[in-house]
Amino acid sequence: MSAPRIPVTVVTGFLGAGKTTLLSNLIRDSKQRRLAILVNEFGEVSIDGALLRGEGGGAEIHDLSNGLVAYDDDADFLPTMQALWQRRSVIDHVLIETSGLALPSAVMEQLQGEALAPYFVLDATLAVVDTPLLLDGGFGQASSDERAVDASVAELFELQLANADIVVLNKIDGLDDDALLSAEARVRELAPSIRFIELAYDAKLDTRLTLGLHLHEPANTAHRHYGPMATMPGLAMRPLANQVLLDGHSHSGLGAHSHGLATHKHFHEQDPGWQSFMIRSKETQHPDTLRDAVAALARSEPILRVKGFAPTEGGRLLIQAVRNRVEARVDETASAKQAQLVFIGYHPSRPRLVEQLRELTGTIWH
Ligand SMILES: Nc1nc2c(ncn2[C@@H]2O[C@H](COP(=O)(O)OP(=O)(O)OP(=O)(O)O)[C@@H](O)[C@H]2O)c(=O)[nH]1
Repeated sequence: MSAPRIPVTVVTGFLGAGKTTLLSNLIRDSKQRRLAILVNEFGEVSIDGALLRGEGGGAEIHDLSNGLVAYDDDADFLPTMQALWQRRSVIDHVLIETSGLALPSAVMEQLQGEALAPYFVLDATLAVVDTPLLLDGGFGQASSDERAVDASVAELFELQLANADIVVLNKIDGLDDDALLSAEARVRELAPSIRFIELAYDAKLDTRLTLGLHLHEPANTAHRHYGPMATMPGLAMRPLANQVLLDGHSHSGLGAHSHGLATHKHFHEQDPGWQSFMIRSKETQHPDTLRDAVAALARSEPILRVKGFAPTEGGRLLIQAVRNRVEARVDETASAKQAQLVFIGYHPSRPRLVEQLRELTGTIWH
């Protein structure tokens, strides 16, 4: 008998939605599963890979740079997957984090293609949502103005949701029940065909509702129970109109949709306004000063995401910004040789950012 295929979960979601944070928590919470995680970033340097490696634990992390996982010209994806298959005796589950500017459809299609289908099986595709941003109209609905960036973000967001089996509402700490219900309603409106909505309290996924769902398996696994639905976060709050989608069974064919070539294009290839670059400094940075500088840049420039590290007194400073919400955290157990910040934005000007960083921090950046 041939070896069983390895299940693969694809994790998608817009820039800064919390994909890496959810995966970090998953690594910590599922020690009994041997996980391999492929991280695909838009920029040339993997900040996320470094963060996930910092979790330690049993998971192995593979970086796929340049945000082009699973495209025809991608030299890394197939060999990485083939190498994982060679080591199948030590891997239970593969997770692929796609870049925040990618559509998951290319990876899903490759998994169903000749080279990988005999060895891997798509388990489910998760779309992670920044819930406060969804509720604030940050994805281009009614209250947004007409700027191109809003339209571009809204289009990508909707395409990511349309390809997902499960939508994970993240960053829900601080939201009340009414807000959560509004978010669920908004997601159902945008993506009527999704199967589950999961609430990630404290950026944690319930592994019983996330891994091993078999949503894309063929007919012989037609009727599979995968966990008491009473435990599904969010369900108790509101019975959903179409209970069949949420009754705890997976029915053959439901998820076996094929993903057409039309959905294959990388979003940032269709829309070259999206750019990512790294800005560096050799100087030690003060946490508050750098945090305020990044916040000021996010307000004045078309920047949607900043992440990276900097050397600081007594450790390594981690900077994470999603729009103008900026976090600066010092890790006293780590160090950094130089500051490296990845900026992702819509038609951003690198020279202007470098100049402003110099002014605002009083240090040299290049
Ligand atoms: N308050 C709050 N913040 C969160 C939560 N999850 C993630 N964050 C923060 O959101 C920021 C972005 O999180 P990431 O996990 O790096 O997001 P990502 O989707 O991997 O980002 P990209 O890979 O750049 O697209 C970080 O500052 C996180 O600390 C959450 O549940 N609550």
